Amino acid sequence: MSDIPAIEVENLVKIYDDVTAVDGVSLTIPKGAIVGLLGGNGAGKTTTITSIMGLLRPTSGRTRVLGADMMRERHSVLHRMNFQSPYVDLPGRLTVRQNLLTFARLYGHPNPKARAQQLAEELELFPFFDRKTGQLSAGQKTRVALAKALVNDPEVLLLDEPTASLDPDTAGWIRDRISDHRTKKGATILLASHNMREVERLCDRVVFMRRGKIVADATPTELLEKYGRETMEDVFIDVARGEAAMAALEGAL
Ligand SMILES: Nc1ncnc2c1ncn2[C@@H]1O[C@H](COP(=O)(O)OP(=O)(O)OP(=O)(O)O)[C@@H](O)[C@H]1O
Repeated sequence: MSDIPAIEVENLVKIYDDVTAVDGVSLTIPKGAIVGLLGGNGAGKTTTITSIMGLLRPTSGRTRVLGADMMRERHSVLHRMNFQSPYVDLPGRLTVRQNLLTFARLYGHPNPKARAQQLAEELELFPFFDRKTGQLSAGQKTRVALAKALVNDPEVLLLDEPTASLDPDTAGWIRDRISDHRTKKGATILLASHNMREVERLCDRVVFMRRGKIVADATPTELLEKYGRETMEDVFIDVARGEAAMAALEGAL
């Protein structure tokens, strides 16, 4: 059973009215990998991640997590996975403590109170533990969202821009927590990011999306070599320029 991939995406297509957000994406992520999903605005990253979570019905294709089809059998694996997304707010009227207790109970933790305390300690949430989550700053909310994502010690963790709105020091510290989670748990992590340093630092593999398709899938070192660049930031710009060139070409046809 151990050779079942953590995440499988098979020919995923998602069409919204006149927008093809994801256009035939296939991806296999083995257990224990940290993979970065990159791409410019509107490339299809969030749609891909939301489909992997089973929260969005694809137009065609399928997604599997730990072998379970996320449209038909997601309930069999939800307790083994978790996610964080800036698009999904935690209940704002609950305090941080109440939110973590609620999610620990929802995930069936044997001792929700102890788990909430432990997460507050690990993610340094005590300065705002008894404040209403809706009243926190964007950066504080991001930390709470990550704590919620770790509440069930997930084997598969999906992160959509995990360090958005964090100051550089806190962002670095959060990256260490993500990396620790992989080391301790052997967890598989897929993260969408615009932060190239984050990707270089954390990811074993980088998947670039452009206009709903995967245009590159390699290790950071391989990508730097392929594009003849010294930083992932430059590689990203090369890929983005490819998009601009393609749009110009289509406009001219
Ligand atoms: N609910 C929706 N209805 C209609 N179009 C949508 C919807 N959600 C996303 N789209 C469109 O699908 C495309 C892909 O969006 P998506 O959010 O997946 O991109 P992204 O790569 O995550 O972008 P960003 O980096 O800006 O967050 C975009 O053109 C977007 O406008």
